[in-house]
Amino acid sequence: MYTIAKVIVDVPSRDTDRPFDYRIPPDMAGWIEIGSRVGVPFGRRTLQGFVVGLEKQSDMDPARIKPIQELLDHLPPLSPDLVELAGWMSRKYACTTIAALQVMIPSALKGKAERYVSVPDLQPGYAEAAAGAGVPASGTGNAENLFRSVGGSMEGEQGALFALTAALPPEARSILAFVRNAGLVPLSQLGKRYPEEGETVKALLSQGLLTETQQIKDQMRRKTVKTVAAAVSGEAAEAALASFTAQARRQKEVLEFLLEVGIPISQQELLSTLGVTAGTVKKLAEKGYAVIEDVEVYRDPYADRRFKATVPLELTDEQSDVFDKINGALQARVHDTFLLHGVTGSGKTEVYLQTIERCIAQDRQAIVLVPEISLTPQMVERFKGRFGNKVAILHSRLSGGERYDEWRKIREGKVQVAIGARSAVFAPFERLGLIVMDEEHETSYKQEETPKYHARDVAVRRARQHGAVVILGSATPSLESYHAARSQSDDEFAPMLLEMRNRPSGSSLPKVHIVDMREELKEGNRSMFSRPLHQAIADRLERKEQSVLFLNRRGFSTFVMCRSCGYVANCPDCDISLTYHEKSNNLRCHYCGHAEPAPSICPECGSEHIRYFGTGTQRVEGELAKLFPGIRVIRMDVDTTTEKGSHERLLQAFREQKGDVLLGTQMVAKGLDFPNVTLVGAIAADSALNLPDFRAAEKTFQLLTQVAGRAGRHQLPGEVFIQSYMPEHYSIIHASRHDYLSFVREELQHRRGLGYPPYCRLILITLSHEHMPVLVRMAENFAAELRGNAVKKGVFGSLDRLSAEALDILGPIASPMPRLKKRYRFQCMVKYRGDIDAVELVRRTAAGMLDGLKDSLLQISIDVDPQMLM
Ligand SMILES: Nc1ncnc2c1ncn2[C@@H]1O[C@H](COP(=O)(O)OP(=O)(O)OP(=O)(O)O)[C@@H](O)[C@H]1O
Ligand SMILES: [Zn+2]
Ligand SMILES: [Zn+2]
Repeated sequence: MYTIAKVIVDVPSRDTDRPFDYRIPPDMAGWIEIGSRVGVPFGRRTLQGFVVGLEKQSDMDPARIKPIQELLDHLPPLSPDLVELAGWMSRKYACTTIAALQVMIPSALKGKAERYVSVPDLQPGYAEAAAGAGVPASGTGNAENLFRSVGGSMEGEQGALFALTAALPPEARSILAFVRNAGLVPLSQLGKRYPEEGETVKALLSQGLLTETQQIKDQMRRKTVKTVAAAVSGEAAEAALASFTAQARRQKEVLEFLLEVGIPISQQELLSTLGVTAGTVKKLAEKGYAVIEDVEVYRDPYADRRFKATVPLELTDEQSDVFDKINGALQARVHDTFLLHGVTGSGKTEVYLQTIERCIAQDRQAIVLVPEISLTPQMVERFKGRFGNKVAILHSRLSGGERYDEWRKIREGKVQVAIGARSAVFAPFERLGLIVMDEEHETSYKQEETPKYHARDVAVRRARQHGAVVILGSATPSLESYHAARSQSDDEFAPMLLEMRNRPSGSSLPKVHIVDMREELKEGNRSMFSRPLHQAIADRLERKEQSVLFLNRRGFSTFVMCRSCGYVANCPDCDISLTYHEKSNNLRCHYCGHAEPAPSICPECGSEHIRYFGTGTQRVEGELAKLFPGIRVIRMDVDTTTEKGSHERLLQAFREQKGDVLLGTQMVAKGLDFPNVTLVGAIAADSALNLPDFRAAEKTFQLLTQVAGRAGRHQLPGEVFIQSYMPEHYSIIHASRHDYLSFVREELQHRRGLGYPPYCRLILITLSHEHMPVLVRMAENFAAELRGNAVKKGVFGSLDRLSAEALDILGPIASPMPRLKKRYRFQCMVKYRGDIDAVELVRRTAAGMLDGLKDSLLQISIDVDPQMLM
């Protein structure tokens, strides 16, 4: 029998990042498991924690081990394999274990201690003491009665208490009486009832007249509905029906109805169907003819949607080959990873669907990961259409309650398929057979906040735990995955490459034209539309076909500038320009949320020539309206899609051909499949190429390939225009030819030359502090310390030597975002290759530095395999 639980508590700090021992109270024995969520006393607080181990005994002094205070769920929210995964994440990404555990559960279960107050227990002998004191009940009036009612006593200390209580102001006495009556009152509720009396409550607590206890409370309640059912049947029912008087006609009606329905129905439905009141139903229940029950329900965001059932398509030869290979591994129940490189529209999704079907047939479960912006209704429909209510959707746009309910369907084994963005990789299935990651190259699979994990690595790790298969699918695989598949050098991650080069529809990839915008300018065209693209849009309008216009958001900013003096509005706390928001007419900082009204005159020189450079898409929209009067434009960008469901509404409108043009940022590039779209225009295809990011060319190539893939996917042939000021750039040329392999060859050469992934791995360390001089000194120290430690381990050496193992440390230099939220930022970059545990080296060095400093103002953030270098 286990008597000790090892618990990781919810404090995200290095000092508490280890399991603490707690005693398992006898009544919880048998219920506490690895993965259980518990409330435990920690110092003076009660904290939520997770059980990560069970022991028969502890090395600690038994007297010092506190008991677990509460067990928060019957079914532990985490399974042992997820707990183990959290340990792995903590090592791999240098984060705390609690951070890794927290990211696995829905926010609804991020319980916080709620503070409750009560009146201390009656002292034994209180009644005698009160009687012995000979004070008549009415003797000293109200004060004393009140005192009794709150449970005081008359002797010694208790007598002093009495005096204290009697002397209390009326509000305090009223509070005591209220709490005494209620028993246990949440402090927040007391605050609402006595909004002015915060100080009084504090005084009562410090005098010991009120005591405080803490319990963990979830952020979310389960949803229940009242249901009604007949409680009688057969002859008893006949007798009951006969017994109603004329006045009870309505009750009789209800019972007749319930008997007819035969199963519990929601009370609300009952009331509205029969037009009766809740009182009627209640009376019926009181007579024992009906039962009213609260039944738990799942909030289903797709409840009122009907999905057209679909059947598996007959696979093309190419699809079959791919499917057979994957299915082979699935049937063998061994872990294997496949990289499915299939051109846009080659039918990758159909392969996923049929593989999932096999997985379900094995009585195993499947996770499908898609980038957040691809999680469109169209996508959901394809999966719900095939698998119906076997599917749970984990969507960030769901409400907290909906998300929690979808998650519970997974945890309780009520569904076999979970679809969602990045964090769905933690879907708590216990018999996982398959993880599909669509658009595996997407950077959104990397979480930018702590824990800074990459869902691809987590997926592979989880699949290995379960002997499950991973499919990484993309038309433009990341260089990391492609390189790993080709070289097969890494035994941790060496996916098998599978390829699909054709579209099942037989339609060919669209013809792509590159337009040299420098030529346009030379010819006097200052518009953002080249003449060929202008003509192409006009043609589509004429033919009543649709167009998609794409603007790369990266590299486009929307700022405020004075044309007289060059003043640019900057965030006071971050060294970056503020963004203009048309809707609210204010300026906002994208990093810290600072907002201020947009100025009408320049704060610097007073000039009125202050101009707002609205979002790129707003400008394009304005120009379209000028060039093509009456054109119907559906704009999709951050400004038009903030509202819940707006993204879906816009796409639906476009599908119903309520727009001639779908204009947008990255959002229009992904996964959309509209038969009537025959033109795609990339307005400034190269806008991101000059960003200080070694992946700039890769991202540009991927995006252009994706957008180009939106045209001509069905009967109508498609055409694509790519406008660029750098038309000779290899990422643009290869994208225009749909030539992934040539792009990869050229890009890998560059990466090898510059010493970037996939030829090495990176760790980005950002140090931040409010004071620049202090930060500079600390950053220098950190880099020196890190180099010293690397030399000690014998791993320090330049990567240029192309040896199998090497580690190099760059920096410190000011971060590309040199100041954020009032903090200056410096960074170091570790580049390494081979079997070096560089993460541990960095983590130790950072911990050592923070420990030695006692200057809590320094923050060190560690980003392993960073995607954003800014
Ligand atoms: N075997 C098949 N027979 C007929 N049609 C098919 C078949 N497989 C897929 N399709 C159809 O081809 C179209 C493209 O398929 P799908 O969307 O699965 O491609 P994809 O590779 O996932 O595309 P993308 O990467 O561009 O999102 C869809 O309309 C799909 O219904
Ligand atoms: Zn800011
Ligand atoms: Zn000015």
